Amino acid sequence: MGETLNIALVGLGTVGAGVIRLVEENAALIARRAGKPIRICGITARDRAKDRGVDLSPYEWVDDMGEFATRGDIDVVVELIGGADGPALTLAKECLSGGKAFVTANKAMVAHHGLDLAERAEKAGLAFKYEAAVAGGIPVIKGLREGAAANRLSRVYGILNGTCNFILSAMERTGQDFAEVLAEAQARGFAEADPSFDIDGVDAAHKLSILAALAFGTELDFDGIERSGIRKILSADIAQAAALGYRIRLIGMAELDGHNGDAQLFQRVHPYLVPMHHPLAHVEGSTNAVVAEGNFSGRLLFQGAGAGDGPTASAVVADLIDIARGEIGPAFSMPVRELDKVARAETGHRTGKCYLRFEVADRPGVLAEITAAMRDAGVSIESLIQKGRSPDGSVLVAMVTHEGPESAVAATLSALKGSPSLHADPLVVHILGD
Ligand SMILES: NC(=O)C1=CN([C@@H]2O[C@H](COP(=O)(O)OP(=O)(O)OC[C@H]3O[C@@H](n4cnc5c(N)ncnc54)[C@H](O)[C@@H]3O)[C@@H](O)[C@H]2O)C=CC1
Ligand SMILES: N[C@@H](CC=O)C(=O)O
Ligand code: NA
Repeated sequence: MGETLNIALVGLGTVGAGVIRLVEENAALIARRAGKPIRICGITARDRAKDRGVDLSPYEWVDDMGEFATRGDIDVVVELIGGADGPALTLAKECLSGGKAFVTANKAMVAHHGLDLAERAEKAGLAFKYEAAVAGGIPVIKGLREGAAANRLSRVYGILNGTCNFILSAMERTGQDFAEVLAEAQARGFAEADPSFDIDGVDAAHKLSILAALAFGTELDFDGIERSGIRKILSADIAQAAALGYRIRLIGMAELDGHNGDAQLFQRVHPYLVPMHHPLAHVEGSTNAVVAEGNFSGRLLFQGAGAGDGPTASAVVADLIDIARGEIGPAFSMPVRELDKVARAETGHRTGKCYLRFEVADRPGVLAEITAAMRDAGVSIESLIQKGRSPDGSVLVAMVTHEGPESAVAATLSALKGSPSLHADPLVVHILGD
């Protein structure tokens, strides 16, 4: 590495254009903090002619991104195209074998191939960094890998998807259903290229798998995540939750139960009812927040902008500054060979409170049928609201259960399955404990 940190930018969309603006606008400050200027030596994207609101004329355009992996004048390749596999992964592998440090915002790729890429980087003595991949501008990767490194962390959870949080907050404010507010989230540049990744909880699951690996020193296990998104949440659920003292948020939750040989990893991305007194209930719009519980640090809360050009660019350039300073470090909390491989927790043994919502026929005896199924399974009701209708005119019955085994709620639902009184599958939303 010479007098400047020479970078190549691959992908010039929301984040790529943000990185160019940031590197240009804060050039002097970055050079002082990094110990050398950051110089953009090459750029590429799909469409050269597209207007991105930034002047690309000072930068050399190449048509073949693979060229950056071998060019002698490049120190770091920054990948901002996305996608777990395909060109992003090919580029990452080529760069790490071609002697280039690699920076990415691509959580899908890190969740699926992060260990392989980290191992390649370790063998080559190169940096592989991905601060922008989780919770955008919030320095949570650094916070867990470095700031909380001395702790045994037992739980990490939070609001990890800006698009869903934006949608849920807008539904809360306006009473609109989710499809109506999705377009606005897309227009603001938060949503993934395929927005079902956001809405169905896939993006949050990518991020959760990365956080869990960092927090617990375990191997990534994306496939072990129990996942559901926000498609089934009606604005009536949000209103009923509010009447019961809660807000609905899409939460990624990971816990490591037990230690050493018998440890089990629990990972879930679901909508949760969050009690109003909990800080996550007040996280609005595209803001993200991550809570980590350490045995010496206590509860840590990281909060800030989780998506968008400026915040995400801020995280990308922070990684570049680290590299300019010579910080290579392991990509996870320790070298890949040291990470624990742990069993998946069996969710049947978990306990908690939950919100249940049924769309039912408007006729006598329906409520009795539901409560009888709950009684038989041993689920007891803390509160119940029968108010509001679904878009097709069914009556909505919502209830909050007392603390109890999740398996009892599952037994209730299977007893009711196929009942002609129910017009749709019931909605189950877990309630976030303290
Ligand atoms: N937009 C956001 O708020 C955040 C995005 N990210 C991640 O950052 C990455 C980029 O996201 P955005 O900038 O939002 O995407 P975008 O869709 O706005 O931009 C993608 C860019 O990559 C280029 N590209 C795609 N495929 C290509 C290919 N095969 N060859 C050459 N260029 C190609 C496109 O031309 C475009 O310039 C993704 O991995 C995304 O998940 C991470 C955090 C926040
Ligand atoms: N689509 C993502 C972008 C940032 O990671 C989100 O909405 O959070
Ligand atoms: Na981050």
